[in-house]
Amino acid sequence: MKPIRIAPSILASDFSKLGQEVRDVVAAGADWIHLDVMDGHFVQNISYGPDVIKALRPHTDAVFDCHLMISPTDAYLEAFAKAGCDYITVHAEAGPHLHRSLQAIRALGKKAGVAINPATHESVLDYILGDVDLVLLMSVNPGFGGQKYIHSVTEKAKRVHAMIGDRPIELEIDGGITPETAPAAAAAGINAFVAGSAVFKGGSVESYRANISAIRAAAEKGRA
Ligand SMILES: O=C(CO)[C@@H](O)[C@H](O)COP(=O)(O)O
Repeated sequence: MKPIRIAPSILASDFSKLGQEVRDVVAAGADWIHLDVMDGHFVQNISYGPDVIKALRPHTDAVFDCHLMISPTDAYLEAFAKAGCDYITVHAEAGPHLHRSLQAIRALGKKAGVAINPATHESVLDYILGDVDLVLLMSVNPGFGGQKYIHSVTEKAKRVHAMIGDRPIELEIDGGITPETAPAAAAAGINAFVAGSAVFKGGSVESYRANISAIRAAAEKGRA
């Protein structure tokens, strides 16, 4: 079984002290830092880009798990690789040439991820599972934090988990993850859990520690 990874999305952190937030959440037990990049075109929100990620890189050695909600993607991949991202995930829906984007990420020496929206069928993964290191299942429609978990994605997670089989691919879920929703996702085969509001609520390193522990314990319980 793959290790459980808790990946706080800094979209829900205090942007006025991003470096400190990253250090605090890692000190509180985060495995990865999830970086939500939004362009105001693929999604109806604008977050931050490679320069912000580059500025955060010296703050931690934790894995940078970058989720690009941008379209098109290819012209920007090198900038995110140079900024220090470890995983670079593109949306299957972002186009125009998913397979080419995934190959470009690996050619940059980075781990390649593919994300699919709640309404996208998992068959889009059929021809690219050999080209990815991570599959990200969106359990909300992308663009905003603080939305409710879409329960139909749990069944999709079971099917994608079976498709992945014993390949070394991380199966990640993103959106509405809390101690209440994590167990069913873990039981369905998810091993990486992105959480924004459920981690950053409370606003202190102590609360981040308690929040991360609660999500991890819930995921472990779901697996048992
Ligand atoms: O990618 C996204 C939203 O597009 C997510 O990463 C959310 O930012 C997660 O936030 P919560 O649902 O955990 O608050």
